[in-house]
Amino acid sequence: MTVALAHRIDGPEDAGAPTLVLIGSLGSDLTMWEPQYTALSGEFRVISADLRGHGGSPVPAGPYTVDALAEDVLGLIAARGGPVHLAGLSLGGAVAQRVAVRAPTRLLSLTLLCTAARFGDPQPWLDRATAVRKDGTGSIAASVVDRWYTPRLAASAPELVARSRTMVSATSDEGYAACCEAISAWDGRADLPRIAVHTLVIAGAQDSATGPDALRAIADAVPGAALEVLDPGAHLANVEQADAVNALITSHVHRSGTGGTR
Ligand SMILES: O=C(O)CC1=CCC(=O)O1
Repeated sequence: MTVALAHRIDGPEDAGAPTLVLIGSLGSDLTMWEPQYTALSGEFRVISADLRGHGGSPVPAGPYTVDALAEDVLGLIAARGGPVHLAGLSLGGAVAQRVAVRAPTRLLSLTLLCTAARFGDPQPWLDRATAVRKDGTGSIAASVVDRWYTPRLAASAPELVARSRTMVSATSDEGYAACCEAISAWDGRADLPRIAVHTLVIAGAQDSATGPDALRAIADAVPGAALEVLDPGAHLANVEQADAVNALITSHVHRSGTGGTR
């Protein structure tokens, strides 16, 4: 069953402003997009959303599927009326791929950040789901956040690291575990050539979770997609490389204009 996603809306209310929807990573809440909704809301109507099981969104019992998460996002988009520009990072990027395959006419452009068409072998994700149901998200927060920023940024920004660990720890145990199960079963590789939306793919050069090779594989398979590799950049490249990501999304939205499907 579709759930109504918690979200915040920033930026101009006039109908002429492009709408940009942002969906994020496993263990995050919508504040991971603060560098984007702060800077981009001058020009765009920015809608940042919590995936189900995350932040302020409902937490139905798991397991979830990427398809179900995509249904939730389609519900959010439908409530907005017209088609939107969609950007997703990591698990959010998998959900965004699924939205693009299922409902291309709902999108004007697609930006995929630090994500994958398949997140490796299923078993480690099932093991993580078991661990989180047993010991809670707090037990894995430090190791998860170790992948979010390069060591150099983490060393220079201890308050960012602390805030990020709190974000992961605050994520519902069931929501997190059920999303791990969605990731374990996710394989969007065969669908990539069917994505008919203008697509930009962004990788972090030092991302140990979804490295440049995973993003290159997406860019190679999606017709006409462009790839940008940001250095330095780990898993949350939208934070570490906020200015570059904002500039890339802005020009991608401008280039995609109002006719995103081919
Ligand atoms: O938590 C991780 O290991 C990295 C990650 C993979 C999918 C996601 O959303 O985060």
